[in-house]
Amino acid sequence: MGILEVSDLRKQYGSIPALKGISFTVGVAERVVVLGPNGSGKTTTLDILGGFLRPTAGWARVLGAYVPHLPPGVRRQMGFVFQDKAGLYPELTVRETLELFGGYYPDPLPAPELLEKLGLADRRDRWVRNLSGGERRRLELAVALLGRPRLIFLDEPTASLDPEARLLIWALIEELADRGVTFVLTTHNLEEARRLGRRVLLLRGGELIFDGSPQTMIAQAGLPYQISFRRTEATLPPALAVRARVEGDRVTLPSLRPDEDLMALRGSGVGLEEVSIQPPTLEEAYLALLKGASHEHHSPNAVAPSLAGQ
Ligand SMILES: Nc1ncnc2c1ncn2[C@@H]1O[C@H](COP(=O)(O)OP(=O)(O)OP(=O)(O)O)[C@@H](O)[C@H]1O
Repeated sequence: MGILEVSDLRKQYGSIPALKGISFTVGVAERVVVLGPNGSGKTTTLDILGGFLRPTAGWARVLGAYVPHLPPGVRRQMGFVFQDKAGLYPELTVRETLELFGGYYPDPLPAPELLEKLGLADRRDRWVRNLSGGERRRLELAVALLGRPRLIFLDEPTASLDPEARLLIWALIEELADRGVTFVLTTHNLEEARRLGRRVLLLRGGELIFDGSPQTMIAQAGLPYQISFRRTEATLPPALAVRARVEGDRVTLPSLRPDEDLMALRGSGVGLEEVSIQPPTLEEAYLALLKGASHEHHSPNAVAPSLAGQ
């Protein structure tokens, strides 16, 4: 049984279909990143899974319980970092906030430890209303972690954070995941997705258009690698020259089969120096899949060759 089970989930806001029937299962300790453009249904999905929103059709189970009626025993095992839903009290201090929310759990994490980890130790006596946006976000994460959750939902947890705070949150999420905590995170930051995600759910217009690892997503987009090198002598074989971009002695060659193309180059007697092979990025794959530009006739192996020894 998955820690999360979602079957043909649909949500209609009046005439707007926000989710058009998505299905997936998440197992324990999975690291799931939900991607998709504005309005694709990410927050709606998380809101339903958190028990905050009733689906129009389909069903979802979280830790074995059907949404939206999650019993307190299940809720206590979940943590949330949701946009504008933290329910923080502006007139409490940071420390008082953790004491208040900590009281809901049988064995809350010690507040000083959490504050230290989130870089909020020197803000402990500050009122919530006087925190900066980024500090508030970190306090929301502290509250989400207080009850030692098994499952955490994070809706754009690092949006509006400065780079230092973002790195701190990434390290914290990785540490939690290493300890076996399952997370489902939405983001528009593809670097965040690549760093934290082992599985990507890609939504477009309320439909799940990709479910798999970031590597598979890159492979499925069917985008070329970029072979680049400095040419020292001889001309390129004509079959490759038509694809190549040449600037002086620097050559860039887009290639779906870099192993084969490199072999052809070496076999042709072209002098190659400073050879590098850049795979397509997750961001490029994301954009290509959203445009519907996937080349599904290429098997992933055809575009993800072993680059060992390059
Ligand atoms: N309460 C609501 N009433 C009506 N329409 C809504 C409501 N909430 C969301 N929608 C619509 O449902 C669709 C999905 O919205 P959702 O917030 O889930 O998208 P999202 O992928 O999280 O977007 P973003 O990246 O901008 O946060 C959008 O078209 C949005 O306008």
